Amino acid sequence: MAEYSTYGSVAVLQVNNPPLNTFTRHVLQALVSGLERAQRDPAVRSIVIAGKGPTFPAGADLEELLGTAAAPLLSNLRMVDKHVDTCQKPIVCAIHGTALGGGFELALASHYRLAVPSATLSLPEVHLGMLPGAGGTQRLPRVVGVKSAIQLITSGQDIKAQQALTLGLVDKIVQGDLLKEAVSFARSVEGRPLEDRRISQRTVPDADKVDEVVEATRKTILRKARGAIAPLTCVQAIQASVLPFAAGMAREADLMTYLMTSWQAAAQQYVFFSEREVRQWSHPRDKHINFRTAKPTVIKSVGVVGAGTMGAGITISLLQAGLKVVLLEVNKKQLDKAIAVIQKTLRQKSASQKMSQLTTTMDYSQLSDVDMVIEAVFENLRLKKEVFRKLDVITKPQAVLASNTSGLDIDKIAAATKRPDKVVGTHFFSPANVMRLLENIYGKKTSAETVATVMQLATTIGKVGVLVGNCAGFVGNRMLGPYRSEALFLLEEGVDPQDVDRAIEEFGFPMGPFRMTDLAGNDIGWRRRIEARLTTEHGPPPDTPALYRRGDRYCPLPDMLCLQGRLGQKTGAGCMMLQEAKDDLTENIYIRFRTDGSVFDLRRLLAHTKTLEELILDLLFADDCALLAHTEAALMSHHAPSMCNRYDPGSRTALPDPVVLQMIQDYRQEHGFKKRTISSQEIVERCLYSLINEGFHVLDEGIASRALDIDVIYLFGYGWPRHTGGPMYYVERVIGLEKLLRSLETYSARYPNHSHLQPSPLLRDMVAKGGSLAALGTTDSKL
Ligand SMILES: CCCCCCC[C@H](O)CC(=O)SCCNC(=O)CCNC(=O)[C@H](O)C(C)(C)COP(=O)([O-])OP(=O)([O-])OC[C@H]1O[C@@H](n2cnc3c(N)ncnc32)[C@H](O)[C@@H]1OP(=O)([O-])[O-]
Repeated sequence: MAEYSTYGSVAVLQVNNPPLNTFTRHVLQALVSGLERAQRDPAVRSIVIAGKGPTFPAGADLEELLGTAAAPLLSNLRMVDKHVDTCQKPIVCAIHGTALGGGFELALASHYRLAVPSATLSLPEVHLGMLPGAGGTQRLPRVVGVKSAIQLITSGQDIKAQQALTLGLVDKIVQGDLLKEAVSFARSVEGRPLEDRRISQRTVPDADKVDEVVEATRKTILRKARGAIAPLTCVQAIQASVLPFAAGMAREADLMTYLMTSWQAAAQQYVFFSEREVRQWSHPRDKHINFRTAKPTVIKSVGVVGAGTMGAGITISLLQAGLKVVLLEVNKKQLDKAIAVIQKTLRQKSASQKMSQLTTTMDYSQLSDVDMVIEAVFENLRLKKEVFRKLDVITKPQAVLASNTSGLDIDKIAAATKRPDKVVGTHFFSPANVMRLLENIYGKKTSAETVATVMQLATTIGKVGVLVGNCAGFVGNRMLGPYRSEALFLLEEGVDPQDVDRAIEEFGFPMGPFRMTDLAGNDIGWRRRIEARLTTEHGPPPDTPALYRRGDRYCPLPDMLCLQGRLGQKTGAGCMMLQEAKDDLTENIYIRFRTDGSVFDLRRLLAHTKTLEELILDLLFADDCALLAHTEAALMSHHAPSMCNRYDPGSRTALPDPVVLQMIQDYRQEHGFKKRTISSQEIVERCLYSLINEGFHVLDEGIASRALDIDVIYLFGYGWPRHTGGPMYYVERVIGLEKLLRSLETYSARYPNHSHLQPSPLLRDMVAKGGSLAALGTTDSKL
């Protein structure tokens, strides 16, 4: 647990609790015993604390901290802290790997800190809804000042060894053998006075400015926290660091107790474990096929078909993970742009050597030898089937063929091949090299081995892979459908787009539904609706009632926006208007290519491009192109679509556009909707409860096997606020299933033709029988 040895006058305590050397109560007890022994032994004049194996302690053991062993764990943690801080012999911490949370706090309580260059330190408790409660909020500001401490603790960010040295958090970077160096360092400081080495005895360098600093950062923290209580509570604790140390520690303990007993901490800890638990997948339809029984194929090389935004992002992810990639694109210009983007991104990440792993081609035969192909062409079933037909002929028979689709039928794509068992969906989220979620979709014939292969791929490339079944929109986009519909119905009844967005953003989402579609592109959903024959490129299908499709209520407002060319941020036109937007920006959008300075009118370009989607993707992707407002635009105003939201080039700040508000008002009048005042609570409930209700359908149909799979999809792919634990956790633990059912009953009685408000049979059943979502399909849950 903590191995004791001596090297002459130096006692070495090595924490040995593999794999992360986390602090359990027994480890801490062993540390206390070791420290007492070293203090008692007159031959020992200094002490080194280190981690055995791959890392310095990564903090308190969460299973103990969050379980029944919390009290003895905390009491032992305090005992270690006291022993270290008051020890009359110098204590040197030798840091390698990751010194996190309580591990880093132990190091801060010690007198000296040495680290290897690759070491990382951090106080990540805020991500678990807690604060660094073993003196972290009191000692860190005494070294780096209140301002930096607020930044480091409220972000929980990693501090690399070199940065730690600059900040004064470590005393020396050790290049050679850490333990050997630490022993000789300890020997060199024996007998020196320790008072100025005790961080607890120092004063905070910017103590006189604490209120000023807190005031200045509060607004930013509030904005970033989006309803999470931990960041602001961390600030309160840091504020107390200007008090005498004992008083500050007492304040830290009180605030830690407050956080630890909050529902948000429980939610964030659930997220931590769920992120890891999704790796322990099992097939929703056959539990015998799971992460233990199914063996993945080894993937060393991947072909990516399509070098648009998604294809380039996927390629970057694969290269960063050290895989060989063959990127295929039939359009030379597009391919060149992709190469430039990939090069630039990898260079920014100082990973230019990874470019040598990339082959680019316009020739399908180059894919003959890859282990797997990820197709990332336009979201068009016909096109995807054509690509798969080709891939089936060209690639080796054992190669896995994956489609990056956001909702098309995997079985139909698989049917275009003679190897449906090797066909699977891999739904990446944009930007694919940044977003952590990978929604993996199995088809009727996808083999266990293929499923295991894409789940393994997710881990290899640092994504959170979630296995789901095949249905329109899969899990994420399918659940988003009712949410968007309800947001639109709210517009009909009287709220404006910005009211809906504000209510959802106050709940904790980074973006409300309208700003989100503006960002993603209003035309994406429009194309999908056209393909599903819910609308056409010219307006509603003939002989169709304006507000109904196939018996369901339908709001045509987004189609109307698209018909008027209001496609979202990428065209500078969306659902809200920018503060900085000049009047003439409303008229036209111009594109200037940085390479030769040539300027094009976007709408003229559109006229010469096969599809709008192609052009948009092309432009979005273009490294050498900038959208800009042009005063001459006014000259061509007769071409210009009026915009729903307007976005200044380079800015994302949106303001309501009077043109759109007028359009909505006219629409209400035309269809006899009476405007009424709608509360934020109703907005949030109707949008989110309809989304969650769809989640129950998804579980009922076996599209997702566990509620936590849905939560992880929403947390990592859709910006669901982390401190609420995800949609299914939130509704079960915070709202209550019964309350959800009653609310849905009320709303569905009021809106009988909004089918997504009809409570799902599974929800009814669970409320009737007192069932629990956590128990559904979950066998290994740690919570
Ligand atoms: C008055 C009150 C006073 C309170 C005092 C509080 C003191 C202190 O401030 C509290 C803390 O230290 S809070 C703690 C602060 N520390 C943190 O928050 C550290 C959180 N951990 C991490 O950031 C990452 O896990 C690492 C970077 C450590 C490793 O990353 P990686 O190499 O990619 O590996 P991986 O896949 O991530 O994990 C592998 C396995 O380890 C498991 N596990 C992990 N940490 C655990 C823990 N602490 N414990 C137990 N288990 C932990 C993880 O679940 C997984 O299990 P599975 O069964 O295999 O699925």
